[in-house]
Amino acid sequence: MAWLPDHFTVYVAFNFIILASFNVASTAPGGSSAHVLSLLQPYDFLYYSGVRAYFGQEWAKAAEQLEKSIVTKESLLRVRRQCHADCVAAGREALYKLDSEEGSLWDLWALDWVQQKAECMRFCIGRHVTPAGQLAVSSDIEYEFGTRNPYNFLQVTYYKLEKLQRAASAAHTYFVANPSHLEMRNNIEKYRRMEGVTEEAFHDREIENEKHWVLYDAAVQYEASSDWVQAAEKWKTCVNETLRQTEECRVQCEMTPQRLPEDRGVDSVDGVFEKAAALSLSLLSCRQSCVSQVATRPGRISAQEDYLPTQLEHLHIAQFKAGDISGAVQTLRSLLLFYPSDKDSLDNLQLYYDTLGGDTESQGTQPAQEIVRYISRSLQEKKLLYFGRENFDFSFTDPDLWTPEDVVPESLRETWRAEKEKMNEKIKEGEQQEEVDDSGFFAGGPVPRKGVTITMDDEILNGTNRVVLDGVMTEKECDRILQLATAAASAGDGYRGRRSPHTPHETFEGLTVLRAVKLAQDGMVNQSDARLLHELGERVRVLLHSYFRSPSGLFISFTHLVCRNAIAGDQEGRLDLSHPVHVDNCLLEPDTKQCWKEPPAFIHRDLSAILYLNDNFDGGELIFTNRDAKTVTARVKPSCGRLVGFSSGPVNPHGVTAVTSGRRCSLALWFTKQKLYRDMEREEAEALWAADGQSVVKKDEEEAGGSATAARNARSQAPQEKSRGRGRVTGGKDEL
Ligand SMILES: O=C(O)CCC(=O)C(=O)O
Ligand SMILES: [Fe+3]
Repeated sequence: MAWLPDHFTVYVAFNFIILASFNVASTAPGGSSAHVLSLLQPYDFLYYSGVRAYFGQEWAKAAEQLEKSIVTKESLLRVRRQCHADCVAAGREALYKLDSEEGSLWDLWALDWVQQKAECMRFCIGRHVTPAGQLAVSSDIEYEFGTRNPYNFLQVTYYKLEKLQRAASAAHTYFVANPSHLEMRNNIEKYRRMEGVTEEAFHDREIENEKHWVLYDAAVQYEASSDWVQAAEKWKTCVNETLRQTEECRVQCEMTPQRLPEDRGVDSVDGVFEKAAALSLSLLSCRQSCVSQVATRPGRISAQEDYLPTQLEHLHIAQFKAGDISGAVQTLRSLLLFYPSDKDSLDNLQLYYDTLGGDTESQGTQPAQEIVRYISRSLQEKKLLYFGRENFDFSFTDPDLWTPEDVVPESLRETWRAEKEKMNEKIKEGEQQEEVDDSGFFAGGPVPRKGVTITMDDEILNGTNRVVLDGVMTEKECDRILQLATAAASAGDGYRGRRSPHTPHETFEGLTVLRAVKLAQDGMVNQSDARLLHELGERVRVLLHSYFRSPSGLFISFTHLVCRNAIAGDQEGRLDLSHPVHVDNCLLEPDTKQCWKEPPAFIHRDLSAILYLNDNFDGGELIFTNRDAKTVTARVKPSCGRLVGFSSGPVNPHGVTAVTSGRRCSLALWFTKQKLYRDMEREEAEALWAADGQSVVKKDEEEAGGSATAARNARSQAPQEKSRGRGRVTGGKDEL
């Protein structure tokens, strides 16, 4: 079988020097047909050389070296996978002998097997990778590649080289794994508007390694639209892809240089067997950690719990709803391998048994063989690892929730029980303290604008740091912004009514300040309306800064004019929300009542505000709930000029009830205490006006009495310099 790495075409497309072209496995490894043009260099070396060129502003060299580092890393993984596959057969003879009459020498045959494999791998890898390229890279480099930082450098590099399509592609690839990176978000917006950049540019270059997430999201989408046949199909492919990715990850454990734990290293007093045990435990632990690795979305820190069993659960329901009963029984049986005493699954199985006349045992309904193998292999690994943990002080964190109790040593179970109790107590305490907000805001300050009244405070809204103000806009102003939304929607260009990201029963339009300014420049909307949109952000900022007695400066971090439209004829029996309950700056987990402050949540948002524009629609109330995302604690009915403000943290889970007829428009605003996360687009809009010779301070603000001065002061504090990249070798990557 001839084998060429897929990236071969990439080399050609990017016109780079071909690093390696090889033909593995047309004979056994070591066979003479191997044709080596050149060996893979260490990719960390290439990366550093790219970064050096970047800082030296040698853009062509930077692009070449950075691309080479990415491709070389990918090639290295491929070589390892291929060598692993080629070496499976090596030592098989020794394995047979373990079972044979010469079995009394089993320990020597076992060693023979180890040696045969080692020799095969060493030879195979050595044919494709330089000795330096075989060394483990530092954890810094692992971090750089793990966070996709090479693409961060590449986007600026290609921009400087005026290769905009590639720059956009690098920006997009970086942003997928760094969704809270504001500068990159702004850059992407700019690329979208640049001539010569087509939609194809916004393709994730690392998608090959993330296919299971694409399938996962697609399956969820099909479920949401009740397309069960497609959903089942997608879940099935997702399960297979997850298994495949796990396999690939496990292979890397065998092929990467494993380090012995520090105290068991070269100089330890451990004998040969202890060292061998330590090494094999490292290998097993690495393989087990693949479960978490595969279950972690790009850009996220924590793995999704119970990733594979969750997929099986969804697949089971989708198959059932699609009428594929034997498929459903098979999946249910697979799921039961993870949780053999799960009551719901057992009840369902009984139900199938009853309705199928007892025929749940036939061939087609046995658990999938891959899952049977997956479970038994994993269980055996866990047994060995727990043994190592108990007897050799080997540290092992089990990535699974389904591990049966009897696999875990009793002593450990006791410690866990104690920890669980402590945790339960903490959760209980947490429930009582749920209302404590650590944002530093303290509701109850004055509202410095004529005509604005406090309609609902913490007490009426049943919570902490929440407020409803009325009279923030006049009817005329509401009409102008509504008109702006309508004009922008008909101007199209990405703001035409798309299906809402939250519900299939509504369409959704969004407009940012900068977009409005550009539309005004193109004569599509009124210049003065675009300016009003900009000014409203500042008006709200001043009001809430004062009412919440903010301990520090507040910066607008994002402004979004949003309209939600009920899709007529598609509202019957609707049970969903227009916007599901969420917390604005963390990922709410209603079951545990935890809120994870990590991307893709917008973790830098400190204060949220919604300024409503109309009330001529049905539904669309803003609701606040407890952390269970169910118990409603307060409701707010939108109307023109009504402003809701609340601290963005876990004290304020909220959502929007279904908009069942009409169009609901509002201006959503988020504020941050950190200058770094201020909205750069506003500054760009201001710069555009300045270039047009228009003043940014508007008469409207002056009418606002005290607030105008506050607004001006705030603006004079607003930073003008562009923020710089932070940390490690990321510094210096400018916004465009
Ligand atoms: O429109 C609303 O009332 C709330 C919207 C919201 O919570 C959000 O966009 O995060
Ligand atoms: Fe929200």
